[in-house]
Amino acid sequence: MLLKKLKKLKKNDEATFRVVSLLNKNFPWEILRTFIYIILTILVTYIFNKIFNVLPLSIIGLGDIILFPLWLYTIYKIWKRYFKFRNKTSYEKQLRYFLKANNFFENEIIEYETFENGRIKKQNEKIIVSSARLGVLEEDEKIRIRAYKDANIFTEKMSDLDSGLSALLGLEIDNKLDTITHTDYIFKKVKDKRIIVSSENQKENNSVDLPLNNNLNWNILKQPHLLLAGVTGSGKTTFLNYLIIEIKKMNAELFICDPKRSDLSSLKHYLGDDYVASEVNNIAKLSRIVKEVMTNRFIEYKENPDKFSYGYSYVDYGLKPVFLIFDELGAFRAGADKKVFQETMKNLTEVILKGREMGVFVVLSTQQPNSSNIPTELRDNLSVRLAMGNMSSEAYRMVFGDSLADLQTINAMGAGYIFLDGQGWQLPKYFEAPYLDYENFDFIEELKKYK
Ligand SMILES: Nc1ncnc2c1ncn2[C@@H]1O[C@H](COP(=O)(O)OP(=O)(O)OP(=O)(O)O)[C@@H](O)[C@H]1O
Repeated sequence: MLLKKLKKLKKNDEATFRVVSLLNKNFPWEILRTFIYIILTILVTYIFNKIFNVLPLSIIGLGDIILFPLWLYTIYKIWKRYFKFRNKTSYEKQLRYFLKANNFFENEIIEYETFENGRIKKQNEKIIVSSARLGVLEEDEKIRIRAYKDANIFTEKMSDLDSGLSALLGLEIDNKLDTITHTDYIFKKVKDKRIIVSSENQKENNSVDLPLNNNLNWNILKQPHLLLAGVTGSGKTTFLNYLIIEIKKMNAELFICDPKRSDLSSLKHYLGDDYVASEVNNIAKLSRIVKEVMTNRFIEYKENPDKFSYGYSYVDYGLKPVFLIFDELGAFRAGADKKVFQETMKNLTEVILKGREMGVFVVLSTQQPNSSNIPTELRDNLSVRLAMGNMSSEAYRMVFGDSLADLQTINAMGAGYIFLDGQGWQLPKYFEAPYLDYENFDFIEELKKYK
């Protein structure tokens, strides 16, 4: 049974990936298909003309008029196929070149005899006896290159083709998935582009996706809660401003805690005192309110058999999302007495652990992501993690854990690294936050639209 399933899987894989090796030449199915298509069109034309008896074709008759769209369609199809074929063959050609250029094959010299001028002559010829295999799968937005681990001398190298394949395709690697049998290298056809935020008429967002760039969304249901770290001047506040507008577009209820009393605390003039807190006791109170919203939703929808539906989330119950932005836990810890701090942490932890299903989300921001400001068990439950600007390797480790490659110096304004859970990413990625052109974008005026 299992063997059958495995065989089917392998078959499917080989059907979707076009596999290239130096051992065999791939059969040009596309050419054959196009050829068959042309023959069929000619045949239909011939039969049609016979039926309508309007031969020869050059005389415009009823049959020709009816057949004209068919021929147009055929030309269009051939044209499309040609482009598809050109792309396909070019990827296959590139991979073949890659295998040759990197010596991913083994030669053997074979001896054979020929009969020339009445004499037997011994000849030598080099033939390829083994080759690594690479597969290519073109999707709408991505190109996936699969390097097969065939338990031969190339196996080890198949997990280490990142820079080689990037150079070959001229694309940056988006993701890499390593398994026992193969490594997938995923490239995006469209490069990441940062969002340029402009003042627009009020727009609603009824989805669970909050856009981060042209290729990336924060899916709050799949990746609840966000951690934002960055030293002063790295663009944290600007990113939070962007999030605030996007959260408002989702018609969400938004609570803000700003113990540093920075710009965010002044938002109470627009959002109201019930939603923005900067004083220690008020912050503790807001954290309690948010936790209670969550608890009440659980009581109303999960514990009530009349409303409970298995697997339902807040979206299915038609509930609004609720967000709590907490800017700088560290500053709160410094200002609050132990009891208040512990109670607030308890509330936050509960929301972070259980809030997703009932649509209650937390955004934690900090300048110093150390274990006292963001306990590790909390961090691991913040599914989106962002480190803006340049941070120490210790700080990066606190944000992303141990899965760190060489993180390059950040030069762009409002840029950093991001990691999203559940995307199959193994490493954080370079990220440019949405660009807010403050000269043309008035954050407060924009916010007022969403009261
Ligand atoms: N995404 C962005 N779009 C446009 N400008 C940005 C962006 N990020 C940062 N900047 C620029 O950098 C400056 C500092 O950014 P910001 O105030 O957001 O940093 P910060 O990390 O919040 O700093 P602080 O902690 O001191 O408030 C901004 O005034 C702005 O000019």
